[in-house]
Amino acid sequence: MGLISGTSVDGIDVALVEITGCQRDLTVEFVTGATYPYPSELRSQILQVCSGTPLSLAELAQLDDAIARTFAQAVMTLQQSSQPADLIGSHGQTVFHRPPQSTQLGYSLQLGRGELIAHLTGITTVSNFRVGDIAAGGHGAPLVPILDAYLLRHPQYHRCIQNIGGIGNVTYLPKLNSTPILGWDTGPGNTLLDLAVQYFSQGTQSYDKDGAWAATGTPCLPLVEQWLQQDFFQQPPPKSTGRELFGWDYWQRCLTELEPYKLSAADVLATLTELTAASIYHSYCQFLPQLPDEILLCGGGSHNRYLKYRLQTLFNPIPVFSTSELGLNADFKEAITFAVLAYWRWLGIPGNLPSVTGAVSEVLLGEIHTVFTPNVIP
Ligand SMILES: Nc1ncnc2c1ncn2[C@@H]1O[C@H](COP(=O)(O)OP(=O)(O)OP(=O)(O)O)[C@@H](O)[C@H]1O
Ligand SMILES: CC(=O)N[C@H]1[C@@H]2OC[C@@H](O2)[C@@H](O)[C@@H]1O[C@H](C)C(=O)O
Repeated sequence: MGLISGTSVDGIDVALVEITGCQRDLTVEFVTGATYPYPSELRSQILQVCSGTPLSLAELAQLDDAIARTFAQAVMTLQQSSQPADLIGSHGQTVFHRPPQSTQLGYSLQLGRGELIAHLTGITTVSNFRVGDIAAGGHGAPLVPILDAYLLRHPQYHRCIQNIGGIGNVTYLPKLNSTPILGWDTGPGNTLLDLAVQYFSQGTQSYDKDGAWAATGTPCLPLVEQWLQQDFFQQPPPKSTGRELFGWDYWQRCLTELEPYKLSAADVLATLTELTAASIYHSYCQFLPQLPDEILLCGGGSHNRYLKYRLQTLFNPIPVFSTSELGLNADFKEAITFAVLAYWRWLGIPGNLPSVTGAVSEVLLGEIHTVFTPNVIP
């Protein structure tokens, strides 16, 4: 079973999978999955911590345990209608991510401690996947590209797999036997859009369903061009980012910079959607050896029809479709990855892709928490 709550902090994705084989012969069958929203108070607390609100060490421990309990509850709820899992891989909730710099290792903190999930569910749990890669000088992100490499590589076509979650990230899969697999965070996915929707709807809506609101607006292209000049977009891979850069403070700066243009709410949403689409397009043009033959979308943003239309227009004539159309569930791919990474950790197989994260070598990812004192939630 794989578990994650991503940078949108919308809820816990749980995927139950059946795995056979190992690496080249790996097969992953998606059995079932569900997303369990966070209780609203816990979600607000996480979002506050992500935007820099200080908390004491006792409060940090309490938050870590509250998240672990919510994750464990998600496992137990899914298991009421499915067979029990042999192993859990839990990513947890990222609350802070600092990419490495020339003389400084990166730092990435995921809460929802694995030992408590193991204790509460009675199932061996692997957690804390990013630190192994970070210790080897890598970004510790993105980690999903290795699953894309085993499950989605094509013998004749160069493919890009584009996740559009809170943050966007790409995996470049050159056709078999050609140049290395690449991957990096492309910038904002839905974080800024979600913040804008909450602002304009006075908290009554949390996201722009299907992109319907943005689709009625017109993007302000000079602003998008201006925002794309930012260092992060110019920086070559390996690179990673998070809500620290594309979160609340960034949205507040957007509001200030939008002010002179006197745009409608729909125009602002179209402009932020364009930033996501254009940042993806420009990063492919800047950093890939060549544009791909196909682009496969995944993550919640793959359901945003207006965003998909903008990507199709920018990349025309390259086809843009969803990983679900190739049989890999676009909503649960991240959760599925952490189930596979846990399995590899259990078998002693490295889980990082140094050509993506920038680590100096392949390493084992994750810490294994066995069950000493089971206390299964009723
Ligand atoms: N039907 C839809 N139309 C438009 N946007 C959608 C739709 N469904 C989901 N989303 C967007 O997708 C977001 C959630 O995506 P997802 O669950 O992939 O993100 P995440 O996993 O939290 O982030 P990350 O991949 O950065 O860790 C929502 O916040 C929302 O903005
Ligand atoms: C530090 C962190 O949690 N990063 C996330 C985030 O969300 C998307 C993108 O930024 C990606 O790099 C990563 O998550 C996925 C699961 C990954 O590691 O591939």
